[in-house]
Amino acid sequence: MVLADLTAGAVEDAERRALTRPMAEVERAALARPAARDAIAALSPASRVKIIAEVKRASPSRGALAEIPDPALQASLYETGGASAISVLTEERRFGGSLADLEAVTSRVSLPVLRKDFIATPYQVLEARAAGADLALLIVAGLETKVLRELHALILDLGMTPLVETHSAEELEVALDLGASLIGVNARNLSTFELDRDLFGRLVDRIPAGVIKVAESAVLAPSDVTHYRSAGADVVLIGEALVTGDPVATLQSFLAAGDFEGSGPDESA
Ligand SMILES: O=C(O)c1ccccc1NCC(=O)[C@H](O)[C@H](O)COP(=O)(O)O
Repeated sequence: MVLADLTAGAVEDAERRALTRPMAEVERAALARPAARDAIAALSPASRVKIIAEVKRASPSRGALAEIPDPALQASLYETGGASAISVLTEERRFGGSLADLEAVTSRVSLPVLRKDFIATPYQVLEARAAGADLALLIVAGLETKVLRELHALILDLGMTPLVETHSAEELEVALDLGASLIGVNARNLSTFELDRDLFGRLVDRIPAGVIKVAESAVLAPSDVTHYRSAGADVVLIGEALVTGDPVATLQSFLAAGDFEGSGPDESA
């Protein structure tokens, strides 16, 4: 299974890093950081759609996407274009990312920054905070519930925000049981890589008011943002389209596409 392989590789890489940078040292660095930026405030439902813009060099499904020699510059262009948060893919083997990318981005932008990786250990969470991340991704499909709970609690203890990613009604139940405040529905099947832009719309009614709803993946055109926003997305997470096109112009066109009459949060929900 692709997700299991990606997670095993990410954990192995973290274990290698831990040989030269032990857990206690990373924890000290994490605790010495200034407080995390408030991602819930930045992403809370508003009269316009919000975008998490991703720094993504490559992916298992699409291969090489963009070189991105200066990830901090890419992120600052996202900030200029109107993004509400930045996602940095730090997985090394298939996405070509790194913790150095994350650190470069967090020190350049003032927006909340997500560590997007296959996080399965406390060490990886501490690394994220030590690099200045404000959010960390937890993928329900990749984690046993006990581990998910522990990591979710640790992320909150560190003052960060967990983005809990789901792909089905069952996974959504797990995320809601955790008390997650920020829940993503990823259109990309992580085993087959098939994209299902309607998955978000089929699941969204199960997410209660008060939880921020994030539609992840498969936005290639402004109409895809309109589609997610019409279905009830508060936030859309976008990678490929932003790294392969002009980041500022693309973001602006996507934000405009999500800004239509009646697109605001449903007060009756
Ligand atoms: O992007 C992939 O191929 C992929 C494969 C396996 C696990 C995760 C993968 N991507 C991570 C993401 O969730 C996306 O980078 C993110 O949602 C943005 O998607 P997109 O806008 O479609 O690039």
